[in-house]
Amino acid sequence: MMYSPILALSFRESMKNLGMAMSNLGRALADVLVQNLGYSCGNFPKNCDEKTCFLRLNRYPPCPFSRPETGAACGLVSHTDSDYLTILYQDHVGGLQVMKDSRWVAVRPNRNALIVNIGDLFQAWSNDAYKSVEHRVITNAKRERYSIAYFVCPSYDSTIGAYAQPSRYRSFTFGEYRKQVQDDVKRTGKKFGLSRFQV
Ligand SMILES: O=C(O)CCC(=O)C(=O)O
Ligand SMILES: [Fe+2]
Repeated sequence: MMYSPILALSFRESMKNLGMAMSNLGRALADVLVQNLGYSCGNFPKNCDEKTCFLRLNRYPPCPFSRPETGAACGLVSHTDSDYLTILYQDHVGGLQVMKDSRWVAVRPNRNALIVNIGDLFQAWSNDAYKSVEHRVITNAKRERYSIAYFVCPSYDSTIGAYAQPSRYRSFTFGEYRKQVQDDVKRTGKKFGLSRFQV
């Protein structure tokens, strides 16, 4: 496709608006989840804003070797998100699966719905009251797939403490967490996530 400055400008504007809408939604959802634990909204960590949260646009090309029954081939391997919350939009193709009761369950595509996943930081903050969901994406044999994910994250120097004591996790910064995850993946090919920070 030829580069068009007009298109690029409207894309930038759309992404900016989407980011802002997602940011407001993320805050509202976090408030509901915090209140559900019997706490007032002000208790949710503050350092999450438009400078620290981000959008990711995912494209999954078709893969003729795709076998959803067996989990082959993964467009995105099984993982949990290293954030507080993820707000996700998937297109009509499908392929997102979440782990429920030790089984992979397909998330039916719905163009009018957003999917909200708890991430590792909310699990730590809530002392395991909320669980970070394991998920993966299976590619489609014939069709390409798109998704948009908005990650609610704090700044790297933010301390992730539990809302109530005693905490099941030692206190750590988001930067420390990211680094540990990256080091583990580089060394072993696996993410150990919160298990590294359990007390
Ligand atoms: O593409 C999807 O549906 C999921 C994306 C995802 O899990 C991620 O970007 O972390
Ligand atoms: Fe994810």
